[in-house]
Amino acid sequence: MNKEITTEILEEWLENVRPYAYDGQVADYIPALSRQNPEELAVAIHYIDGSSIHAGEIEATFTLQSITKVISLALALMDNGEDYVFDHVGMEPTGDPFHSIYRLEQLPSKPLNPMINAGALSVTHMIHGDTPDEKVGRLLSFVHEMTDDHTIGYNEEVAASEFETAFLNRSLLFYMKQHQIVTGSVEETLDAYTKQCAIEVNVPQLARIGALFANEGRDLDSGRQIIPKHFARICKTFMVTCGMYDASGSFAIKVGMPAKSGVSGSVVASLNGFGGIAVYGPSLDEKGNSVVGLRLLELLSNRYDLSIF
Ligand SMILES: NC(=O)CC[C@H](N)C(=O)O
Repeated sequence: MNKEITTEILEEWLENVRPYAYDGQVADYIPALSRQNPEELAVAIHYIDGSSIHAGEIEATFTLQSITKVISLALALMDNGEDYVFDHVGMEPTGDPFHSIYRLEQLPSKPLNPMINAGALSVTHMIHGDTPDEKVGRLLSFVHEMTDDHTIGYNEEVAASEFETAFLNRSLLFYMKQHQIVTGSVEETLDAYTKQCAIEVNVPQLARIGALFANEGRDLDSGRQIIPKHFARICKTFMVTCGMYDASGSFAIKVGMPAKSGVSGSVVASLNGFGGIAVYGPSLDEKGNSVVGLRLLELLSNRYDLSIF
């Protein structure tokens, strides 16, 4: 395990990448996200031995957005098993933007992977629970187990703001309903999905989630298997192939870490034998990834030889 990285180094590097925050823009297609402060930056590393370091505005909370796609996939796999899940959602990267509807029209009409919105919506639909709130409650309990922190909830304002404006995600759901990939109420699945995306954390909590995946699904303190090893591996593989949307290829070359980003400007990376790294910087590039997050992970990867490849 590479533990040469110190708090001082993280602080210094955060200052070095800070100017890049002005190269991007905060997401505004979800109205509540447009109020995020692009100057808020934070980074945390949680090692698999349980120790952690961090720098920046670590108290700042943000919604996980697409990062929850990895968490909901793990729970859907545990609820339904691998065969059922992959009967409904594929395993291939798309190279398209995360909200694209284009590939759904091509046969087979199931979403290509669980990291694009269509796939993630179908995964949320698969999570056991009779009502949206039951599904979200189960997801939150799962996050509580992963972080050993029962205070984590979802941001109601962000969830409502997305629910009111999620016309494209509604279209994806209606299309999938036509093809029996999802059944039942589109509004209820969208309700669960938008609340899931609005789960709110800070970087130390997110880094711990990354570390749990890096620890092959085992709790960092007790060693208890929270996610079966095989399912944790499936999630990390999707992080490599599709975790950074249609920038996953260049990210693999430049950074080389299994990672997942969200439009709130958060990124989590998960490195076997090392731990989890979480970065928050809400200013996004044109693909929807945190500009500062990418820069910082690239610096860390190059300096400390962290690429898995
Ligand atoms: N890329 C993302 O983080 C997208 C998540 C967001 N809730 C959406 O569905 O549009």
